[in-house]
This record gives sequence, C-alpha cells and structure tokens, in this order.
Amino acid sequence: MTRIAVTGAAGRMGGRIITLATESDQLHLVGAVEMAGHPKLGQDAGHVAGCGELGVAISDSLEEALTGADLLIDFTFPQVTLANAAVCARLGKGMVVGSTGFTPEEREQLQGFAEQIPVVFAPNMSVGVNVCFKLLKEIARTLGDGFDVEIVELHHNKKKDSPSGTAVRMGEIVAEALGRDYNQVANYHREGMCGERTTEEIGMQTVRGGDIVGEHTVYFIGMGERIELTHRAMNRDMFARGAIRAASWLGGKPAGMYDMQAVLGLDEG
Ligand SMILES: NC(=O)C1=CN([C@@H]2O[C@H](COP(=O)(O)OP(=O)(O)OC[C@H]3O[C@@H](n4cnc5c(N)ncnc54)[C@H](OP(=O)(O)O)[C@@H]3O)[C@@H](O)[C@H]2O)C=CC1
Ligand SMILES: O=C(O)C1=N[C@H](C(=O)O)C[C@H](O)C1
Repeated sequence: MTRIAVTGAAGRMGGRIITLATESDQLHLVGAVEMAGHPKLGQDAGHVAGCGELGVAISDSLEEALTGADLLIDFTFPQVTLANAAVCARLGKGMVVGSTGFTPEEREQLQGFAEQIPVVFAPNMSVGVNVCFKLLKEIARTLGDGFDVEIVELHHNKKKDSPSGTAVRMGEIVAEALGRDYNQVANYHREGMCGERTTEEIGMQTVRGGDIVGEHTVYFIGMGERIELTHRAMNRDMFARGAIRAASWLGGKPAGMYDMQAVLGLDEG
C-alpha cells in the first residue's frame, strides 16, 4: 500500500485523483494540500472531491500533509510544483508531477530535485496519449522530411498555459525523430505577410473554449495526402488513473526522473 498526499486537492485534477485513489486498493490518501487562504482549507478532502468523508482535512502545510506519506501527487503550477519539490527532496519523498507550462529553466530545476528523489514527470498521464507519443515517433521517422507537421490542441477556457504540455511534448518527439531542434522550429504564431511556410517548421496552434477536456491532433501534410493523429479526452479520469498507476509504480524506485513511457512499459522495444 502506497500512502499519498495530494497538492491542488480542491482543483479539477486533485479532486479526481482523490476520488479514484479511494477506489484503488494500492493507494491510501493521508494528506491533502491547498495554499494558505484557500476557501476549502480545513474541509474534508473527500467531501470537497465529492466522494464522501475520508477523514483527511485539507491543510496549507505540505510538511504536515507529508507526515506518514510515501509520496506526493502534484497537479498545480510549475512554480508551486518546484516549491513542493524542494520540500519533498528535503523530506526524502517521491513525487508524481502532472503540472504543465514549465520553462526550460524550470524543467532543469525539477531535474535537479530528481537527483535526490524519484519523480514521475509527464505532461499527460493517459495511456492513449502515451501510445500516441510512441506512434508519432514512428510516423515521423517513416515519413521523413517530405510532410509538413502542424499540431493543434483544444482545451477548456480555464487552462492557464499554452500550448499544452502534451502538444509541446508531441512537437519535441516529432522534431527529435526528424533530427530538428524543437526550440528552433516551433512556430507559435502566423499573422500578416509572414511568408511561405518553411519545410522545417512545426506549427503549434491553440484553441481555448468552454469545457473541452483536452484534444490533440498532429497533422502530417503531404502532396495530395494527409495523416491526422488525434487523441480526445472525454473526461479527466484517465489522467487521474495514470497518476495513480505512476504512484503505485514509483514505490521503492531510486532517485531519478521517470516518465509515463517508463511507467507503462512503452519505452521497451
Ligand atoms: N499530466 C496530466 O495528465 C495532466 C496535467 N494537467 C495539468 O495539471 C495542472 C492542474 O490542472 P487543473 O487541475 O485543471 O487546474 P486547477 O486550477 O483546477 O487546479 C490547480 C490547483 O492547484 C492549487 N494550488 C495553487 N497553489 C497551490 C499551493 N501552493 N499548494 C497547493 N495547491 C495549490 C489551485 O488552487 P486555486 O483553487 O486557489 O487556484 C488549484 O486547486 C495544470 O498544469 C494542467 O495543465 C491537467 C490534466 C492532466
Ligand atoms: O490543463 C489541462 O486540462 C490539461 N493539461 C495537460 C496538458 O497541458 O497537456 C494535459 C491534458 O490535455 C489536460
């Protein structure tokens, strides 16, 4: 049994992780955290998540929430995640990190903490998206340079980071498979007389609206034909189940940075 604490406990993902963790026979919730001043502080995490009383009050103290926990599941914001990682590293607790929107420098900082504790860090914890990651590498390698690559993602109107962490990872995978540097070839903006498309660039387009959970399409556009690889999330439960699977998998692992490909065994072969 892995004992977990959850940060962002009153958030969209925190609530689903807490609810589905109660249905897992491998995880046990012992701590739940929101920031100081949050209106749900002191309330039962299960009540807030909508799954009934769990006897775990939402606290603003991560140290307190981690007492008796083996690891932390964190779906918040990059700056919050990094502050939480510093606490986890000091206390020797592992982390499952789902937050997105990290700058390259912030990713480096998280990597630094992963030298002290085991961390699963993935912009998307669904099985489907992780299979797409694997397929994208294969498609890009097979097609080579003759196809223009464009990535379009759609999310709800409360999402704070753009493009999504998943879209960025998709771009990185395709760029790497084609021998390009994602940071050099990603094109986030076209407006006015911006000229013809270059063959190297990877277009990154973002749509925000309503309650869209998350959709990603990678277009490989050739002459007279086109491949579209699409993943549509219908709800957040598959992300939460992925986080739960990652938490169960992480127990006993040595310090290091792991991704969902490793958790799901997709990095083999
Ligand atoms: N890897 C994956 O599979 C997925 C990743 N995500 C990512 O997860 C992150 C969270 O998404 P989502 O749940 O939709 O966002 P929410 O805004 O619903 O949740 C974020 C939560 O973090 C809370 N928070 C802010 N500061 C702190 C703090 N210091 N300590 C504890 N909690 C804090 C927020 O509080 P407040 O209510 O005050 O804002 C909020 O409850 C995003 O980066 C998103 O992109 C989302 C889905 C899947
Ligand atoms: O903020 C979200 O909601 C989501 N964020 C993740 C991302 O940025 O890739 C994953 C998922 O698409 C939902």
